[in-house]
Amino acid sequence: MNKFVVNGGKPLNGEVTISGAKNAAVAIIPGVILCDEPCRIENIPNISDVALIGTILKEMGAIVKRVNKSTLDIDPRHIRTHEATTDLVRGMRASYYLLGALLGRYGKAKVLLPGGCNFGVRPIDQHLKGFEALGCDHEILDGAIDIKCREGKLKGNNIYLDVVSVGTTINLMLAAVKAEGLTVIENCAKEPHVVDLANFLNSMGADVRGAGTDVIKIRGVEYLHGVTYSIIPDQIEAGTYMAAAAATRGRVTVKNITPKHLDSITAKLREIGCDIEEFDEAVTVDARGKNLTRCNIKTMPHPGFPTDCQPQFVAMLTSCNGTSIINENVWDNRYQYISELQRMDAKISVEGRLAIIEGGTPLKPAQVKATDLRAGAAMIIAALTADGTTVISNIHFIERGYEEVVEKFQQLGADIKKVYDPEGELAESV
Ligand SMILES: CC(=O)N[C@H]1[C@@H](OP(=O)(O)OP(=O)(O)OC[C@H]2O[C@@H](n3ccc(=O)[nH]c3=O)[C@H](O)[C@@H]2O)O[C@H](CO)[C@@H](O)[C@@H]1O
Ligand SMILES: C=C(OP(=O)(O)O)C(=O)O
Repeated sequence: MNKFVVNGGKPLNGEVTISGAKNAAVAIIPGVILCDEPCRIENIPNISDVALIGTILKEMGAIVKRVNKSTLDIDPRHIRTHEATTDLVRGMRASYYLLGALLGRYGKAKVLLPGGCNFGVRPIDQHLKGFEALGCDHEILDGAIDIKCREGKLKGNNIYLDVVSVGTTINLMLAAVKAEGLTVIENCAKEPHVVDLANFLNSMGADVRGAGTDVIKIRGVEYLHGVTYSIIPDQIEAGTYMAAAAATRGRVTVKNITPKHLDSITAKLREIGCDIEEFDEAVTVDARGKNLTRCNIKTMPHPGFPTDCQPQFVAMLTSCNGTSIINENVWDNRYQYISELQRMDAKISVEGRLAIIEGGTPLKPAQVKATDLRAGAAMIIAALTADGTTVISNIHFIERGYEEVVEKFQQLGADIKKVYDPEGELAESV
C-alpha cells in the first residue's frame, strides 16, 4: 500500500500550476457519448477518476486515445450499448452521468449505482425525478438503475429541483440536450463545472441557456458535431494549495486559475489575515509572518463556500488563533476525517453539522489516514504544519482528484514523498 511521508514545519514558497477541474472532466467525458463525431478534450487532469471514466467508455466501445498528459481524443461512434454494468462504475460518483448521457443517446440506460466519497447517504432521487419528468420510467435491479423512455425519445418538460444538486443539474442537461422540445430546470446548481459542461455542449451545437443562473433552458437538437474543448481549471485544487500556503505561513502563487471561481475562498483567507493578490489567471496568497486569526465558514452551493474545500480549511484553521466554527451545510456526514486530525492533537469537536476548532496550538506528527479525497488533502495540509514526520495512508483517495500532488507540493518546497509499504498492505486489508 502506498503512503505519503511528510516532514512538516516549513513554509511553502513558490508557484504551482493548477490542473483541469476533476468535477468538470468527469461530466464532460461522458458528455462525449452524446456527440455524433469524435471530440478532443484538453486540460484533462491526470487523476484516477478520469482514468476510470475513460476505461468505462472504452469498455462500452468508445475509442479513447491519450494524445498527451492532458489531452484525450474520444470517438464515441463505436459505442453499441446503453449499459454500463462493469464494477468500475462503482469506483466513482460521477459514473451516474452515464445515465443522462446514455438516455440522451439511446432513450434507455442501465448503469450500476455509483460510488464516490462516503458522506453518509448520497441520494439520487432528484436525478430520477428529473428523468421521469422527461418521460422515463426506472427500476433498480441487481444494484443497477434500469431506465427507459416511455415513448422511445425523451420529451422536454419543466423540472423544479427540491434541492440544489450539482449532479442532478448536470445529468438533466445531458439527458435533455437531444430531447424533443424545451426543458426548463429550475433551482439549478451554479458551480463552474455546470457552466463548463453547458459551454462544452453548446460548442458541439447544443442549445443550453442560463447555466450559472438558477434556471437553465435546454432546447433539444438532433445532431452534435465534434469539437476540441478545453476544461476549466480546478477551483478545489486551487483552494487546497491556497489553504496550504496559509497553514504553513508561506507565500504561494497559484497559476492557471479563474480568480472569480475562487471568490469565496479568497474572501475567507483575507478575513483571517492573509494578503491576497489577484491576477488575470493567478492568485498569490502571502501569509509570511502573519498572525492569522479565526473565522466562521458555512458551506453552500456556488457561489457560497465549497464543501469540497471544507476539510482543507479545517486543517488550516487549527493553526489560526481563536475559535473557528464550521457549518457543513451540504453533506450530513463530512467530518469523518476529524478523528484523524485529533490523532495529531487537533482541538476540534463536532456537534451535528458544526465543527468547533480551538485553533492556535501546533499539530503533532502522527500516523493518519485519508478517509476520503478532500479529507486526504486536509491530512497533507495538517502534516505540512506539524514539526516532524507524519505518515498518511489510504492515499488512493487523494489520487482520485489531485494530479501529481507530491510533485506539486515538492515544487513548493515541501518535504513529502510517496513510499510503498508492504506491511501497510496487510494492515489495511484486515
Ligand atoms: C462528481 C462531483 O461533481 N461531485 C461533487 C458533487 O456531488 P453530487 O453531485 O453528488 O452532489 P449534489 O450537489 O447532488 O448534492 C448536494 C446535496 O443535495 C442532496 N441531494 C442530491 C441529489 C439528489 O438526488 N438528492 C439529494 O437530496 C445531497 O444529499 C446533498 O446534500 O457536488 C457536491 C456538492 O458541491 C460535491 O461535494 C462533489 O464533489
Ligand atoms: C466529493 C468529491 O467527489 P465525488 O463526488 O466524486 O465523490 C470531491 O471532489 O470532493
